[in-house]
Amino acid sequence: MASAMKQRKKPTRMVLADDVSKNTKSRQQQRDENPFGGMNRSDPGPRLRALQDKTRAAMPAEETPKRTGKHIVKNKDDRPLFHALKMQTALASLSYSARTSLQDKLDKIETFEQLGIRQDIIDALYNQALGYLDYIDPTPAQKLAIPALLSKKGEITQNKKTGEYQYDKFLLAAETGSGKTLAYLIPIISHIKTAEDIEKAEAADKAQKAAKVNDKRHAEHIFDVAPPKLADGLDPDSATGRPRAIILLPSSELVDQVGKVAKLMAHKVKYRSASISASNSPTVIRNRLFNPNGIDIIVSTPHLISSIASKEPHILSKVNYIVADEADSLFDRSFRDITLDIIDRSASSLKQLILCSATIPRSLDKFIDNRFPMMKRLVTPKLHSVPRRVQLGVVDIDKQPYSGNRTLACADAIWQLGKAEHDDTGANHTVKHIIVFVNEREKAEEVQQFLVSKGIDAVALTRDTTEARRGDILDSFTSPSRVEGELKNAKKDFLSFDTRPQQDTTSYKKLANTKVLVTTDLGSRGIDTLAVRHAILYDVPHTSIDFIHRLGRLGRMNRRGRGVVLVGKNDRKDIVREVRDAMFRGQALI
Ligand SMILES: Nc1ncnc2c1ncn2[C@@H]1O[C@H](COP(=O)(O)OP(=O)(O)OP(=O)(O)O)[C@@H](O)[C@H]1O
Repeated sequence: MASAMKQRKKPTRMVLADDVSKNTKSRQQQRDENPFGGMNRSDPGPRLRALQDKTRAAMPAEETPKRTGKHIVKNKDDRPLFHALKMQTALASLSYSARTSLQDKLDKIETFEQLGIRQDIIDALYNQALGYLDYIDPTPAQKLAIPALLSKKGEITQNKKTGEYQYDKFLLAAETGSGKTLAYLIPIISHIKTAEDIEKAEAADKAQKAAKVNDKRHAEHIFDVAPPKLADGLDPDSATGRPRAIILLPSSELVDQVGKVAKLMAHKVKYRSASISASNSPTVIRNRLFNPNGIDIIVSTPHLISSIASKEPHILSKVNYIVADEADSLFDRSFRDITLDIIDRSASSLKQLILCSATIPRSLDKFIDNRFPMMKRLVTPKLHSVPRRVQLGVVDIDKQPYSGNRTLACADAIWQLGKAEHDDTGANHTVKHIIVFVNEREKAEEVQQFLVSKGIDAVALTRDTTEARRGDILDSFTSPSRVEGELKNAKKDFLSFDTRPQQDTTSYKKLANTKVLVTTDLGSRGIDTLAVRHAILYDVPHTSIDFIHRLGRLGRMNRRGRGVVLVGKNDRKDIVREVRDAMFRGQALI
């Protein structure tokens, strides 16, 4: 016992190596060679410095995380909340204190009548555009944008020094599904109608004066010479082929969607609107644009407008308003030059340029600062957040029974969603619409075919799908008439994401009452997927921007929605966790 205690108390001795004194390398050299040598140092040392320089040189200028713009406030509250997300494509950050004070102001507005809109337009809103709803109040995007766009009459002026035309410029940035289309359309219609009223009064006045002159001439028997005909036979005041407003969108599907809203409003307010895109035949395009009764609003893509304008430049001669909807797409590399060309060519008559977007990536932020420094930013408090009533579930594809088979996990999630009971047992069984988002277009077809083999009614929508087919496919996921019943019964929202173990799916041959759309980014931008309550993120999106747009197809206008993201061992689970945290707290993904 005594010897054991002794042994325990025996101090351990450190023995130095025999050659300890022989090390001739300096401390600095030893550090540089050590793999952990770069830690806790203010100077990275030559080896790491060279590596940093190399990385910086390889980074494109646009990605350099340099912050620009007056609106970016760098106080304590505005530090990025999410570290993993920050490492992805960053979104321009916005002050939280500014968001709160703006929210307070917007809360004081309750009705469309308070926004200074003409009564005939309010009637069209209640009876046509939103006629399917029992109770309508303006959204934050509308409360913010409508008075701002209405108050600016927009006088065309020219800078004496540079010769540049000056017009009012706005950026309307608001969360997905927040009614941005009506937020810019209502003021444009209002301006057009007001200008029409003024022109009518002026024309009546002119006609009255002309009649007086005629009467006088008649009385004095003066021979009246007919006015000379214009070379092209067109009256310079004619509205044929000379729209007052052009709404630009990046795809034919979005052109159709916005064109329908513009048409709905026109039933009541009486103005001429048309949508033209590559999905229309040349004859249809010509008939719509060159309607002898004139055209007030044209909705189209930049490529089509630009190609028509190259042959018929006068189509841009009377444009007072240009909207670039989905501005982050219209000012990315593939569209930027062509969009700017249309704006520049319309500048001599332009009164307002309105950029509209659900996200402001840094590249757009920087571009606006450089190209349109005087642009007024109308930014809603909830910008960059996922709609409040959308929940995000996570499925680990590495667990049993999937064993890393992502497509199998996807099919199983769809079966579970499709078979889930309605919350409201009294509701009629309505078809469930589910969107599956993949990162690569090649994958869309492959996933769709697998789903079909598992008894799921699935279609794929990518850039390879023909224009005509795209319209048909999207119709059942967007058409308000098909979901009218659901909208009327907003409280009888049937969504139930039943996480209890389901019956063995293999015993079902076909999954009834469920329609699935497998798509890429193409289906995530701007498409008003009113009929969709579930979205599956087959791949973890590359950026927070993609998260916002994809989950933004759900929860439109405060409706409930459920997203499911599939994660595997090679996916960034930290990013998914941060997105979920942000959604839970109702915060922006910045
Ligand atoms: N004030 C309102 N009250 C209720 N519903 C509205 C209101 N304004 C618009 N809506 C409806 O909300 C839906 C979404 O509108 P819209 O497509 O304009 O959203 P968005 O903000 O452009 O979305 P995204 O950013 O995804 O393109 C549409 O079906 C529209 O009819």
